[in-house]
This record gives sequence, C-alpha cells and structure tokens, in this order.
Amino acid sequence: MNGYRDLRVALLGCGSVGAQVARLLLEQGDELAARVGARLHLTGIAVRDLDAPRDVDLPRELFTTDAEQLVLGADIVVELMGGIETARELILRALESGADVVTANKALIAEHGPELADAAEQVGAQLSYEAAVAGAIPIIRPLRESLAGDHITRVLGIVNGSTNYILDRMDRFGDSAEDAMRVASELGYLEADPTLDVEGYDAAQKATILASIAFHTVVPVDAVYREGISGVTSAQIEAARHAGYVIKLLAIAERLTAADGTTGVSARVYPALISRDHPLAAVHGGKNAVFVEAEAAGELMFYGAGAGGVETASAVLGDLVSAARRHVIGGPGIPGSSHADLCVLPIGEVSTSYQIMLEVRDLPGVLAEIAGLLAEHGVSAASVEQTVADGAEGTATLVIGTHISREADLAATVDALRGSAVVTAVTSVLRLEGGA
Ligand SMILES: NC(=O)c1ccc[n+]([C@@H]2O[C@H](COP(=O)([O-])OP(=O)(O)OC[C@H]3O[C@@H](n4cnc5c(N)ncnc54)[C@H](O)[C@@H]3O)[C@@H](O)[C@H]2O)c1
Ligand SMILES: N[C@@H](CCO)C(=O)O
Ligand code: NA
Repeated sequence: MNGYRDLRVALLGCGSVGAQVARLLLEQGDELAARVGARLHLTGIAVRDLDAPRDVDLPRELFTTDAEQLVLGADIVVELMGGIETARELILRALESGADVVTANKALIAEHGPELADAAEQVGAQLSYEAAVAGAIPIIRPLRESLAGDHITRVLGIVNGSTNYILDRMDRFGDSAEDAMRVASELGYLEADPTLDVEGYDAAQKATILASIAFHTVVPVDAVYREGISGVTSAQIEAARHAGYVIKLLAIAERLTAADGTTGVSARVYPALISRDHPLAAVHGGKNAVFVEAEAAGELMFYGAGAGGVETASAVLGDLVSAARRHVIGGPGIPGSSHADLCVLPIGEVSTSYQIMLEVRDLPGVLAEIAGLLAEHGVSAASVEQTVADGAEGTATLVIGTHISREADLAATVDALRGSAVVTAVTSVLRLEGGA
C-alpha cells in the first residue's frame, strides 16, 4: 500500500502495555508508515492463553502461543511479556537473527543488559528500552544520544511511581504508611510483588540502567546500594516538613572520587530528604521525574508518567519507529557505550549531609557530649534543634543537621551515638540530597 515496503513486527506479550502497543500499531498504521517510510506490519502477538480477556479488542488471528516461531523472520521484535529467562532467550534469538529488539523489561535489562547489548552489536542490530526506565518519559534516548557530547555528573530520579504515591500521601494528606500503602494497592499501582516497589528493588533496577548509560560503564544491579521506604515513619515526614524538606525515594547515579583518589560511580536508592525548593519536590502522586546534572548543559529535568499501559506504549512505539527507520536507511544500530569502565564505589565513599533524630536524656552537658561524638568522627553539625521534650520523662528529642560528611564517618558516628549513655534512641538517620 502506498508503495511502502513491509517491516515485520512480532509482539511478545499482550498485557497492559502490549495490548496498547498492538492497538496503536493497528490504528495508526498509515501515519506510522508515512513517518517511517515503511509499513509496520504486525505479524503476530505471542500470548499464553489465546482466549484470555484483553484490555483491547484485537483481531484474534494475530494471536499465537508459539513465541519462538513468531520471532523467526521478524525484522523487529517487541518484548512486553516481562520475566527474565524466557524473555532473555527469545530476545537473544531475535538479535542473533539480525532483528532489532524493543523491550520495556527493566528487570531483564538490569540483569542482562550487557549480554544483550553485546549480542546486538555482534550483528549490528538495535536494542532499545526507553520504556524500561520511567515509562513514557524520554530519558534513555536523551542520555544516550542528546547528551552524548556532554559529561553527566549526577542523575537523581524518582523512578518508582507507587512509592512516590505512598510518600506523597503521607506528606500531603497525613496518611499513615499503612493507609497510603493500602490506597496505592487498591489503585493497582504496586507490582504483583509489592516488595519490589516498597523495598526499592524496582528503583535499583532503574538506577543500574541510568548509571550505566549516564557514565558509559557497566553497573551491575547487585552493586546498587538499596534501602526501601518500609522504615519511613510519619514522624520523619513531619520532621522533614518542619525543616523545609520532603522525603522522596531517590535513585541516584553519581560520578565520585573515592578517598584514595579513584574515580568511580555511585549507584544508590534510598529515601532521602530534598529541599521543598528542589524541582523533584514538586513531583506528586504516582508521577516520575529524572533530574540530570551535566557539565555543559547544567540542570535538566524530565517529568511525566512512569507507568500505565498506554503511556508506556508511547515509549515503546518511539523505539519501534526509530528501529524501523534504521531498517529503511540501513546501517548498524547504535551500540551500547561502556568504554569508561568505571568501578562502582561502595556507599561508604558517598558524601552528603544528614539529618539525625535522637532521643536523649534531658540533662546538662548532653549537647556537649553529642557534639564531642560528632567531632571525634569528623562529622560537623550544621544545626541542632530540640524539637520536643514530651517523650519519656526526662528525655528530649534532638534533630541534628550535619555538614557534608562521608557516609563511612556518619555510620561510625551513629554507632557511637547508639552506644552513648546520654542517648536513649537514634530514631532516624536520613540523607539530604539535591544540594551542591
Ligand atoms: N505496566 C506498566 O506501567 C509498565 C511500565 C514500564 C515497564 N513495564 C514493563 O513492561 C513489561 C510488560 O508489562 P505489563 O504491565 O504489560 O505486564 P502484564 O503482566 O500486564 O502483561 C504481560 C503479558 O505477557 C504474557 N506473557 C508472559 N509470559 C509469556 C510467554 N512466555 N509467552 C507469551 N505471553 C507471555 C502474560 O500472560 C501477560 O498477559 C514488563 O517487563 C514491565 O516491567 C510496564
Ligand atoms: N511498579 C512500578 C511500575 C513502573 O515501572 C512503579 O511503581 O513505578
Ligand atoms: Na522512559
């Protein structure tokens, strides 16, 4: 039709995202053909159950349970099944046959990205995964292409919508952690296994991908330091607000110099304080945002929907159109870039400032004792506030803000505080991020 050649597109999986990709491919066929210069011909959709109910009405003859057969002969394979092993095998098979692959599978890319990128490079195929990080938000392509001539120094991301939703409810509506979690669950925001969201595993997968691309290196997912939001309390949220901060679950990728002079990368996920003036503080509900700091470009922010079937389908189709254009023009796909080969530095090498909440004995000399413990470990207090004196009788609550300190020094300080006779409890230690 219209003299366009056909490019054979095989779709693996027809769930929330896959069904929307199929619908858009069919509905927008003519326009996509005009944009690409070839017709994106959906040859089939691999499903587990031919008769399962779908979000979208799609021609039944497209469905097949034979994913392996479908992949054979495809020009572009779009993997939207999720899971690791079957997806990995099918993608490797597709790449080895020279097909381009588009996937939204963050777990797979975080675990096997380098292997898949190598397989793609061997045959000059394109492996694209814009939808794997922050759903609809263009962030992979900007990092890989638009910022390819710059030096990125730091990436701070709110890349998990469900935990952002939970923390935002606690902050804005005063919900308890349990209530906020229940609402998030009712709205279907959480993964089938909510631990993946709540304990930061999903964000860690995205941190791996962001750190690897931003710093042209390989950051294994196991090397990402990870804390989730299950320990965040209403008292911490309240204390943060009082001090002009908000608590966000951040995925951070940063170029750092270690104490011994080694340059490396830190990749970490934890709930952190950020100033209410920081652009990331305005990311509410289930939205995602990625804040990028680059030497020449300065500060950039990418904001939008990090999940949702049709929203995520937008990113998938963007990759699909890009892969299809390559087929029309010819030439190899853009290979992954890991030439910098940087080491991943442990959390102890990170320097940031901290907010420590303590319950102490309300006695003369206590402040001096605590100041002495901080000084002994090279941690300098920027502020000390006695917020309430209404805990157990004879105790006071202290909130200490520190100057920028090394995590290792801070950890030793917290251990010393816990062991001190004047401290009855260390109730909170939070890092403050987003500053200079
Ligand atoms: N839903 C989102 O908002 C979102 C956002 C970003 C990324 N992703 C990623 O996109 C991918 C798809 O997510 P989803 O939300 O559409 O999942 P989903 O569970 O709704 O759909 C996956 C579908 O694939 C099918 N499937 C699984 N294994 C199969 C196999 N071996 N053969 C054929 N079909 C198989 C399942 O039956 C299911 O229908 C995942 O990797 C997910 O992490 C999803
Ligand atoms: N569970 C993820 C889905 C998108 O990857 C989230 O909450 O953001
Ligand atoms: Na994205």
